[in-house]
Amino acid sequence: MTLLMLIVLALLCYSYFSFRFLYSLRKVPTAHWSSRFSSAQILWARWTGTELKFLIEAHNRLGPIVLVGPQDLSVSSYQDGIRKVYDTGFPKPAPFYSMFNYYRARNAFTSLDRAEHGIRRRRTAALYSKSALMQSKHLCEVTDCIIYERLFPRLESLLVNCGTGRIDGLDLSYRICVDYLSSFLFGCCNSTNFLSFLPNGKAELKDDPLEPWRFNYENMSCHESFFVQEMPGLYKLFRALGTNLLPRRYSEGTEYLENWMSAMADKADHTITLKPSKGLNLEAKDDPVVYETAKEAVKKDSPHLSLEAQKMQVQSEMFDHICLVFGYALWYLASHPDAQQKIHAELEEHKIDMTSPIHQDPSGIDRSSRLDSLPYLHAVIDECLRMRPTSTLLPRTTPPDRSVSVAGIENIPPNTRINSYQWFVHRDPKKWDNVNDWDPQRWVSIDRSGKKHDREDVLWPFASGPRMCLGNHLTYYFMKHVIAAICSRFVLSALPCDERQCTPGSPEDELPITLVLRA
Ligand code: HEM
Repeated sequence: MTLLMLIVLALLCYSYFSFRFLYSLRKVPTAHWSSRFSSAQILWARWTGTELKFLIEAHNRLGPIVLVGPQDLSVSSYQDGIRKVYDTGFPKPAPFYSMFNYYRARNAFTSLDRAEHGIRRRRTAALYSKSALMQSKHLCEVTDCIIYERLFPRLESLLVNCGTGRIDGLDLSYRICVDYLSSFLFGCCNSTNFLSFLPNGKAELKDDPLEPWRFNYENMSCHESFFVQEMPGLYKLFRALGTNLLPRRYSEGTEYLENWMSAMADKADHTITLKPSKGLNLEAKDDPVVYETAKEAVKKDSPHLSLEAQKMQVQSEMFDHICLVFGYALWYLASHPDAQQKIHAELEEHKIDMTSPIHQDPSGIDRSSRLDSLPYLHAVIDECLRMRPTSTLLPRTTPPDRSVSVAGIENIPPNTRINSYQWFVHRDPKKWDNVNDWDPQRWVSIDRSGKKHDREDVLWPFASGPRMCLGNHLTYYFMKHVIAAICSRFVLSALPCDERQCTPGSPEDELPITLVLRA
């Protein structure tokens, strides 16, 4: 009898709260007729990788906020939607936060609360600030090493050996980005050296160190990670029953990358022991500054963490973001010879020589800040970020302790999931002219005076608020130097390919490019 009463009471409570929920979200149009009662449609779209397409169509039809599941919203307007959700720091759902990060490797369900996240972010945030990057001798030397000791020799050798100078933009992008970022984090002498591998008589394609890295890296973002992110309850249930919905290649990929990071960290530990204070003169490019800073900070504020956990203070997502964006940047430039010519002319006009390393150019002392002030180069990068931002979900939930209003809807209940895509802001024809044309000139001629808080045509590739990308200034620094260097030495041309054959940002895209030496 007591059990029956408890069941009835539970059902009454459930109906009451469900009703309150449905009632407060009743004004939000539904993306699909079933969305008010079931998440089946959106889960199917997420599983099949068609969510972005489905939501673009739903927003076009229904406006800036749509219900995609009983407790799941999508917003597309910037000022009264995205800014409210992201800038004010709505929390991120637990499985999303931890799936691909190395803060706590191997524990997919651990979430960081806001305070803990803040502590971790602050450990290295100062090193990524614009002023720190601009003044960093370490970064300047790393940049020179990557461009002049690895990239240029690779491209020149490709021209000599292969004649045609044919490259895949995405492959080159992986090589540059992973070498560059691992050098920045652990020092050049401890980094990967994917750029220097060239198949020749002795070294065959199968010896290419990038191949196993990419294979394992891509396995980590396998299709089945959907279960951990979207259906954590089901995933846990299957685990309890002895079945892992994640394939073996996921754990193998994770293990591979953890060992890879760990090996670089071990080498960096050794380098730290050789630093000048210990008697050896270390070149700035070899100094594992970021790793050492993170390590010291962890020692101080989390002495309970194992050394292994301390080593995992490096995120992997950044490789994904920057590699894809940079790959497309090369592709867009190759498709627009006029843009390459304008960059070259801008460099010449400002007398910035990018054909040789900084120590060979006495006037190049402040090269980074001079490069940073070039409007057309900046516009090229803005336009690449507008056209090809990442296409990953950026989910948040409304605060657990209060209702909120977003995109004109009042009283959205606590713990409601809300998501947006950069694509909604960057590719909305109501916000931009010729939205699908790659046109850096739009950033040069845009008039942004006095309208900051009304504009919908903003650039939002790095998200915003307390969880905004830490690497945004590094991305500009990196892209400006590498693009300027490539345009001053080579001319790129795009070979025909169906660039939209894959979902946006898919690593399966092939971006074939040829290059010749600039006359
Ligand atoms: C084109 C390049 C990049 C793009 C488009 C990009 C984009 C993003 C986005 C959208 C987020 C927010 C994710 C979310 O809130 O769910 C993020 C977070 C992050 N990014 Fe990037 N990123 C790029 C490059 C980098 C680089 C080069 C680094 C570092 C070396 C980096 C480090 C991070 C970190 C540490 C976070 C997590 C911040 C936090 O949770 O506090 N990113 N990135």
